[in-house]
Amino acid sequence: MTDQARPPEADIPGKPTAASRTTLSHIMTHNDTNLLGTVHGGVIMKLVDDAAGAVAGRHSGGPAVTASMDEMVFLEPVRVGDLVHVKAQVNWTGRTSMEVGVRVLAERWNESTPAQQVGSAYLVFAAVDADGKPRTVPPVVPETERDKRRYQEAQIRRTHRLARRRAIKELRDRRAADGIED
Ligand SMILES: CC(=O)SCCNC(=O)CCNC(=O)[C@H](O)C(C)(C)COP(=O)(O)OP(=O)(O)OC[C@H]1O[C@@H](n2cnc3c(N)ncnc32)[C@H](O)[C@@H]1OP(=O)(O)O
Repeated sequence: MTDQARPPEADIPGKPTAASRTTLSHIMTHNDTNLLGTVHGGVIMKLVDDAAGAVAGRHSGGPAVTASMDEMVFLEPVRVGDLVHVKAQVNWTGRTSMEVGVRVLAERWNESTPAQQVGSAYLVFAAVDADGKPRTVPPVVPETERDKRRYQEAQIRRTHRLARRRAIKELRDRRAADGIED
């Protein structure tokens, strides 16, 4: 996982956030439930990955794979019959990776209330070539103030992901150098 600046040869035209923003909608059925009778978190995570993958593929103009999913939050249970909307957009782009932000909303089948947010997540996708090797992506161009805030917040998460990985690697290297096996 690298954090080098975008090289000049990768200077491909940017794409606005709105160009790839997507909503995936799905009605929950009895096949989606856990032992409590509410919708299984894994079913929601699959929808989140599907919507984020569609956005990443559309933004990067080709295949993209999930590198990580973090801060998956479940705010409220989802029930059978609920109409779930999964809204995804590219928040930030690096050289070959994209952070996709996803919000999950549910319209209750038996209430005429507005759709309620029931979850959210941030995923990092890497655009890949036919050999599965990372390829450069167009920079995302945030347009609205909300998109600009999301871009800045994604940069903070990126910095923390890199710092955490580096700190854990250093700890493991130190322990290995001290001959500690676990
Ligand atoms: C849609 C689907 O269901 S896909 C199926 C599930 N996903 C997969 O099978 C992916 C399996 N993993 C892979 O193929 C590889 O690990 C890859 C392509 C994700 C990364 O390949 P690497 O050889 O590690 O490449 P590299 O270190 O250059 O990383 C590529 C980019 O991904 C980012 N990245 C890699 N791993 C992570 C991670 N764990 N978290 C966040 N970002 C990551 C890097 O920072 C880099 O971004 P940048 O170019 O914008 O700086």
